[in-house]
Amino acid sequence: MTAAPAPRGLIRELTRAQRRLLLGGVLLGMAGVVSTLVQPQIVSRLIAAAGQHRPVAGLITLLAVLFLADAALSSTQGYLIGRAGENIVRDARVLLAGKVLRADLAHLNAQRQGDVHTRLVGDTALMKIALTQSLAQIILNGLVVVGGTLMMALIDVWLLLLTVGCLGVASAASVWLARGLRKAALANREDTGEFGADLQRVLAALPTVKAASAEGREESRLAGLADQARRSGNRVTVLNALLSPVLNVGLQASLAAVMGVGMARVATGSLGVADFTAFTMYLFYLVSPLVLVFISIGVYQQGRAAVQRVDELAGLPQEDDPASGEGYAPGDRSSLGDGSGIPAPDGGHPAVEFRDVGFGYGDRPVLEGVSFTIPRRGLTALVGVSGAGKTTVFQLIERFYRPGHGAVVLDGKDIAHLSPAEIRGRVGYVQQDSAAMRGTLRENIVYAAPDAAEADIAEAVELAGLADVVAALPDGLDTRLGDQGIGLSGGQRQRLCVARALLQKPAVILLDEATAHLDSDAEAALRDSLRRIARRCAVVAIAHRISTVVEADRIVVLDAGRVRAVGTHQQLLQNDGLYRRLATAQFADNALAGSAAGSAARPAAGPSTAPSAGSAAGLSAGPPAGEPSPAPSALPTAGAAR
Ligand SMILES: Nc1ncnc2c1ncn2[C@@H]1O[C@H](COP(=O)(O)OP(=O)(O)OP(=O)(O)O)[C@@H](O)[C@H]1O
Repeated sequence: MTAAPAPRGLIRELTRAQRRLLLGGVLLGMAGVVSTLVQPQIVSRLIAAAGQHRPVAGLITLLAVLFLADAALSSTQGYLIGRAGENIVRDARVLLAGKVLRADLAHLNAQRQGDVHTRLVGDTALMKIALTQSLAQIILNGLVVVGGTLMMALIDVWLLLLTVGCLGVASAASVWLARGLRKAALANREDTGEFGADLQRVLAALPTVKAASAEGREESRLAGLADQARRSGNRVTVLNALLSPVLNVGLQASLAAVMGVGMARVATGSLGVADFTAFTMYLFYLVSPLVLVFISIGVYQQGRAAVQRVDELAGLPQEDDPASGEGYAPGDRSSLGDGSGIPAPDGGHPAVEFRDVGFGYGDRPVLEGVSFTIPRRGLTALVGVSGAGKTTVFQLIERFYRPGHGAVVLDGKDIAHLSPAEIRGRVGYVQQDSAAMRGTLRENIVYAAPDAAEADIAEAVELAGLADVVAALPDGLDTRLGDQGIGLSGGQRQRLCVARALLQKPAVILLDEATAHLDSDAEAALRDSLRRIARRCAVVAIAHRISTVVEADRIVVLDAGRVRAVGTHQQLLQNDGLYRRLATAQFADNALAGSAAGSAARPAAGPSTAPSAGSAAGLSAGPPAGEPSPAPSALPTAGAAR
């Protein structure tokens, strides 16, 4: 992941929010530690009292109370720490989801979606274990170890030195293993992310995979990645499996040494039986906490690998929100209803203006010196060969990306100084791939205007030519759609997206090949609607259908990232060779489509299927495809058109 590092305080911030639960848990745990450490002392006194025939009932009761207190403290502490852990995961997921949703697209697009998913879901869960359970185990069991060692030092320093000597070597080996474990765990998290990313890629393109009979190839590829994750997982398992036995060997060696030396000293009388019993009890009490400390260090190291990945995701650069105060006043929006909400009458600022815009994805230039204007009303068509930069122009208007130089101006305001919400509130965008989501039709339509009135929804549905589709569905607008709008045809999905954009009542509507999947009748109906809408706001359409382009009030011809010409259909037919070629090729396509439709016994295409008589005449009268462009001086230039 190439994201900038997260603010270092992220993890501290997440844990600080849970400080009460964490502190409560640790304090209860510490009380439990005290109760554990006192027990051998009570046992030692019990042995001494029994040896001297003194009453022992009080000591036995105290011991029983301590055992019970120990259990109660330990479970309450576990509950508090566990709750803090769940809260941390929730906070981390909410924070990361927000960061991903507001991420700068240029940076987010560089990430693999599946890996982002793994970080958000899997790594946050692992992070919880590191930040709460294992950290608490390390602290509390560490306290038992430290406290127990002190008590042992008070009983017999020489026996303690013997114990520490045996354990020292094992502890050093365990620390070394724990370090290796962290590296292995990080590699395993990355490999798991890789697998998730690839799985997501395949699932998103499953129909393509099936159509290409590529299931076997994809399965092998996924198996390779799963295998890679298994190998790094195995390294984690090996290191984990070594951690406890290494320590156990040290513990067993120290127990044997303490038993041997201690018993010999008891025999010579230099160590009392009660002290020896207490020392041995402490040593037994230390076994489990010491092992747990090292296991928790191992788990913590694995969790730190997840924390690192969460941290990186949190560092994803965000879309900046200049909040410069140059924004629009609330309610300063156009209205589809009666047009009264449109900010200024014709003759004010253009709806959109590109001023000498240059842009590239990474180092690759895509647009250069692009200047044109889009009036506040009317239909503007953006045409050009595939890859000319048409969609990029739309994405710059939405400020999904920022221009390298020049300015994109929306209603007289440079969008560099507007917030994303201000820009996108005024611009409705129907994407090329007609994004619909799981949910009902209604939820999809009101997505950008959740408070829309029923009458407005009905109007948008009608204008988008979706009314017949909705009427034919048994549940109407409440019909449920699957992922990516499964349940609707491509054309119906496109109309749904148009309805969604219309309902937003934008000042500018961007349609990226919004009629590509529509049949002739549906396209004619939508063009009719667009004509009506274009009387009230700016409609900008990237269109490959000549019928849409012919009707445009003005056409901007893009060629290899530059504005080549601006004009009406007739002007461009006469003056621009590229446009003429595009129009002629399109006319030929339409003729082919028309004959195919005819042979399929469909009703004859209405007036909307073919260009108007005048246009057709204009097109057919044009020179053949491939003719060189006329001299640029003959064209109304982009600048002149402004
Ligand atoms: N996210 C991206 N990252 C890198 N390059 C991109 C990206 N999007 C588009 N491009 C490149 O930018 C150029 C312009 O793409 P764009 O989608 O704007 O063209 P277009 O005119 O809309 O094409 P089409 O008519 O085929 O949709 C293309 O060469 C494309 O490969």
